[in-house]
Amino acid sequence: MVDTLNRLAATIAARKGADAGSSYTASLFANGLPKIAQKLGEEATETVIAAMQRDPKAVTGEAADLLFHLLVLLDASGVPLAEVLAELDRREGVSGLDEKASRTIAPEAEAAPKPLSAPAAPEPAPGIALGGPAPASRRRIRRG
Ligand SMILES: N=c1c2ncn([C@@H]3O[C@H](COP(=O)(O)OP(=O)(O)OP(=O)(O)O)[C@@H](O)[C@H]3O)c2ncn1[C@@H]1O[C@H](COP(=O)(O)O)[C@@H](O)[C@H]1O
Repeated sequence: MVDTLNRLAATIAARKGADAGSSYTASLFANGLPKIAQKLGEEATETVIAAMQRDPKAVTGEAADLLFHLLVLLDASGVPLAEVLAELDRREGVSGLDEKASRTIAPEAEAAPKPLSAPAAPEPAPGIALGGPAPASRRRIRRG
């Protein structure tokens, strides 16, 4: 699997500068990153549809299209496939549920008392709701 993806990534890198009239890969690069991203989204949608239609053969074909277009997007984004594979290796053995739970700050940290020197927050005027984003301590920490 990895060998196949590496070979395909190398083919894509070799074809991207080819004549767009004779290479589908080159035509994708010629149309730019937005079009590549759009095609990847279409292939993802087609894969989902095939799965929902309980059509394994169609899923196979659409998943192959999806992987091909993902590799094109990685190249167009300057991200080597090796980096994605290394990220997967790094995650190996880490439960997705545990990792997700670790993204949120523990409730006890949120409830910690404020330092005495902190200036008191002004009282909101009656009937006026405070807007704006949630405090940083309440926001989820996103990866990379
Ligand atoms: N693996 C692939 C591969 N998978 C899918 N595709 C193409 O991806 C396109 C996706 O098909 P769709 O029906 O979704 O899109 P479409 O209807 O053709 O296009 P739209 O008008 O809908 O945008 C088709 O043209 C497929 O042929 C691929 N094109 C190329 N490769 C590899 O890339 C190599 C180089 O190809 P060229 O760059 O074309 O020489 C090939 O030898 C293959 O190894």
